[in-house]
Amino acid sequence: MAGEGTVEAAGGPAVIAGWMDKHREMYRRATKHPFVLSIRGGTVDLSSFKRWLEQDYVFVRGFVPFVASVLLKASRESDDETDMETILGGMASLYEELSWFRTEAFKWGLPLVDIIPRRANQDYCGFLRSLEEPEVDYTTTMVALWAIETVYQESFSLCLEDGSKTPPELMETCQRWGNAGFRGYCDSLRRIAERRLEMAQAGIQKNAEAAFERVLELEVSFWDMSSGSSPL
Ligand SMILES: Cc1ncc(CO)c(N)n1
Repeated sequence: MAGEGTVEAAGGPAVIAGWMDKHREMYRRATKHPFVLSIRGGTVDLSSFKRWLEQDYVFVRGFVPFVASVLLKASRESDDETDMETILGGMASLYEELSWFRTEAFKWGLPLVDIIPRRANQDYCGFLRSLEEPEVDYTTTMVALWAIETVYQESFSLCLEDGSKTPPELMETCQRWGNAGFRGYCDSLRRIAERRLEMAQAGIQKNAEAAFERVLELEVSFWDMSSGSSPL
């Protein structure tokens, strides 16, 4: 897996690389969803895109308190004080992201008020809230944070590849998550998650793997909801 940032730990193969292999089918469904491929192919239904934009604004508003909870756990539980800066940098970008959503929605004629979260969005935000509980360990929440960001990074960078036919009016959206800086942020999150997993007990590794799988499922449902292939 050249270029994938795979590292061999002293005690055996890297944990995350092992999961990526084990859950590759689900990972593919989350990162190469038909909705994303329709953006890449230039055939995207714009009403689906607008639905995604509105719903994702609501999601990001729910995501901010989750990231804050990861920051709080980092400050209390991390063995490496630089984790805080990485997470804080992510939070700062989210501040800017919320205003980007409002500007982008305005361009599409969407008011972004009183948006009713659809079922898949409610489920996802509920999962995030469950991870905010103090009993959930830092390592598990870091894995979830890394997975959530990485699915978007991989998905939208596909739409920027050579040969993609992404409509010009969607390029800014794709660049938001597909750019090299965001890729670097995801790589940093992966390094933190991997470091924590390698020092974690088996029980924590199990919980973290379950969180990884759950994120992939929720991402697939979120894309399904956006493309209109799921009820409400
Ligand atoms: C559903 C979803 N997953 C991940 C991200 C990345 O921040 C997002 N904005 N929305």
